Amino acid sequence: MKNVGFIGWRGMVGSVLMQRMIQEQDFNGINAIFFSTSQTGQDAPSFTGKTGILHNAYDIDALKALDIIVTCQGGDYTSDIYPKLRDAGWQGYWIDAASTLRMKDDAIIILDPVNRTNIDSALNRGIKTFVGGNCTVSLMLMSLGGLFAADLVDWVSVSTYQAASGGGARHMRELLTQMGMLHADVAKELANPHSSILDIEQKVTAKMRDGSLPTDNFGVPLAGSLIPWIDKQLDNGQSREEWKGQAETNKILGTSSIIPVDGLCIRIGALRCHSQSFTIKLKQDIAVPDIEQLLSAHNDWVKVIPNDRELSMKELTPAAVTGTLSTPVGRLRKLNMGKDFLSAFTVGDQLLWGAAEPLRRMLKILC
Ligand SMILES: NC(=O)C1=CN([C@@H]2O[C@H](COP(=O)(O)OP(=O)(O)OC[C@H]3O[C@@H](n4cnc5c(N)ncnc54)[C@H](OP(=O)(O)O)[C@@H]3O)[C@@H](O)[C@H]2O)C=CC1
Ligand SMILES: N[C@@H](CC(=O)OP(=O)(O)O)C(=O)O
Repeated sequence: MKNVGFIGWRGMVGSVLMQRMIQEQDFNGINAIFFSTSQTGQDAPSFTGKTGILHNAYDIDALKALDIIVTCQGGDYTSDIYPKLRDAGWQGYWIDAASTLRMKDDAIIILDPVNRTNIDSALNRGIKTFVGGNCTVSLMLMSLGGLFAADLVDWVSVSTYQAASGGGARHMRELLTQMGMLHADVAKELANPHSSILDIEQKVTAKMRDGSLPTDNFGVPLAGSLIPWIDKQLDNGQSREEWKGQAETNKILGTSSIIPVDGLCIRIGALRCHSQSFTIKLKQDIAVPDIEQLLSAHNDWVKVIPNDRELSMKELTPAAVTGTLSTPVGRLRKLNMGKDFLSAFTVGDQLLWGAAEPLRRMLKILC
């Protein structure tokens, strides 16, 4: 049995990974060893059925004894520990949720339903570093993978609708607190069906602007609003999240010539599902039923939702998809711009296929 070290297992992404590994009974096939950056010596989690203590996540000698390290601890930890471990001669497999190593030449971005061939060939070449992709990129490729696999995509323009969870647990709490405070401010008026809705709206807007909502994490109110910027500002005017769209998509697909992917990334008040609205320039005019066929045949998790009002409202929303591995795609229709312009709308759980699931499956490939 391989010795597998887990770092970041009790964080938000790590907890989702643990839940999935328990569901799939993945712990049966490995010797799991748990680490912490802050709780060394305390009891390790009991869900593996074994007892033990938490080891020090900064102890290079302890880490060097592992065959595989799975980390959801974040980029600072990776930047600190990964070079030290490799410099110390560690030859094990590093599986990571953080973006730090994604674009390195000797690292593969893992999304096996889309790039299993690339993963296998990397393993054969002796590559030992495997990194989960950016959530919007992974979720796009899970939903639209059939079009890319058929080499039908000329370029992609996207607007995202990204959930609070992408920022982390504290962001989710802040959003919900903001929502609660806005509601509390007008609860009395809302209970009275005869009250003026414009008075209610004015009170809510005033509350949003008076500086009393907690904004330590998002920087501005998100409840009742949106934020048209995610991640750092780059010199070319893109956000870093927008930059990842093209860079990571092409790396995952291993394209020989770059498929342009660009658009705007927007934070909205959803909890843990990212949605994306696409304009796709196809390389040829292909009928929508054929497109639907290609998309649904691509993997076991994509589900084509017919371009129907009721079905879109019921099945193509964060409310419907959260907590599931389903990556539905719908609103498929040809746009007025021409027969090779396709619209699409996708939804996916940002913590499952967007973060934890590709790591879990990579570990299964190795063990
Ligand atoms: N959030 C996301 O959507 C995505 C995140 N990622 C990557 O994963 C990394 C981790 O993200 P995320 O899981 O959101 O981070 P969290 O903040 O939830 O967890 C990170 C670490 O914080 C420590 N921690 C301190 N207090 C607590 C507490 N009360 N409960 C749980 N953990 C606590 C834990 O480390 P310890 O036990 O050592 O104290 C934990 O592993 C990110 O930095 C990013 O690189 C990747 C894709 C998506
Ligand atoms: N940036 C994403 C979440 C994330 O962690 O992305 P990355 O793994 O590329 O840093 C979001 O905020 O929704």
